[in-house]
Amino acid sequence: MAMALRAASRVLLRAGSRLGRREAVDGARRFANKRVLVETEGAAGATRIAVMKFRNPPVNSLSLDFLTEFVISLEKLENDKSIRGVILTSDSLKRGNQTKVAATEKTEEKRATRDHGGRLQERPGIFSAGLDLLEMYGRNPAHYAEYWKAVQELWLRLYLSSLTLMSAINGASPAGGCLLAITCDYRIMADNPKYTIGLNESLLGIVAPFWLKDNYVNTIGHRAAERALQLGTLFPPAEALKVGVVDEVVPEDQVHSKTLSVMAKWLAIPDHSRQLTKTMMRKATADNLIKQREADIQNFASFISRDSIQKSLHMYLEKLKHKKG
Ligand SMILES: CC/C=C\C/C=C\CCC/C=C/CC(=O)SCCNC(=O)CCNC(=O)[C@H](O)C(C)(C)COP(=O)(O)OP(=O)(O)OC[C@H]1O[C@@H](n2cnc3c(N)ncnc32)[C@H](O)[C@@H]1OP(=O)(O)O
Repeated sequence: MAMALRAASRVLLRAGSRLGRREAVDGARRFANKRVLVETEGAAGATRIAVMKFRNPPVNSLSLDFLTEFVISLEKLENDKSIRGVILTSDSLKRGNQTKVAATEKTEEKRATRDHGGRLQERPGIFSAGLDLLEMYGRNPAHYAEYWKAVQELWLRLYLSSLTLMSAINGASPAGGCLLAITCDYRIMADNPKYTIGLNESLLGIVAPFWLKDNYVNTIGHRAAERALQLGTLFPPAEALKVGVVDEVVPEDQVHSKTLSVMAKWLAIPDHSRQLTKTMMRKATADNLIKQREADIQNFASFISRDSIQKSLHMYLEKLKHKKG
């Protein structure tokens, strides 16, 4: 009987919610949009933690669709009173039997790495490749404005989230990938020298927006941010720890367990005092964008539409396409 009830409840849950699939798996719960998988841990009625896993192949770039799904998922978690902590991480795993399809093939599907069954795969070892360059290249100003609004929205939601946010950085984390991480309250990075993190916009011939710069300054201090932003420094884990972009570096196979144990310590603090403190520390930075959001959108749309900027992006995309290894 109990088995039948459990089976029936699985069927009902799998029937789907308005926003995406929802499943019950061994006491844990999960819901998924196409590009973000959310798994919650902890017993019903008790404090629970959610793990948001990015799965936007091939490199978890922040496309408009991904940003939209991310915000929807985060909002759902904010509205769930049993959830107090959220871990951001990549679903990208080392998988065998992958074939990278020809670089000359242009569509999103074709750009992705696929397994031998033709299914899309994440490239391994990538937390997020940052903003989707194809959303900022060769489009029209209205698209740039829509895209930038979505980027701002995600940053504001994360930066001001009342939840305890942690990032478990299990791969490369350039630019917008670093943005996701530095909005969090705590960052733990895998100790793999192939993974780097930082704001490398200047290398692409573009400029980080003032609010991202402010977030960086608040994280690593003015002088370090000034230097790292101009040079577009991507820090390997040991250096990222030294400069303060991340709070801890641990062996790759311990990133998840370590993040869970740090989360437990943070959740021992009363929510109201921690949240008020967080707001006190962050509100002025966020307000600075809120009061000039529209101007920032217009600035972005006109900056990114410039021929010289489009040319820089084109060259960078070509460089990525033709790079070796
Ligand atoms: C006045 C001022 C007003 C406003 C401010 C103005 C402008 C501000 C805009 C500033 C904000 C920018 C923030 C950003 O996030 S910009 C994006 C920066 N990202 C990067 O530089 C990362 C680039 N990618 C990489 O370094 C590597 O791809 C990576 C290390 C992530 C993975 O390497 P790997 O070898 O595993 O894969 P690749 O073969 O390189 O990539 C696979 C395919 O994916 C494509 N790709 C990679 N990154 C992106 C991306 N960010 N967007 C879209 N597509 C991406 C790559 O080209 C490959 O494609 P194919 O060759 O297979 O076609």
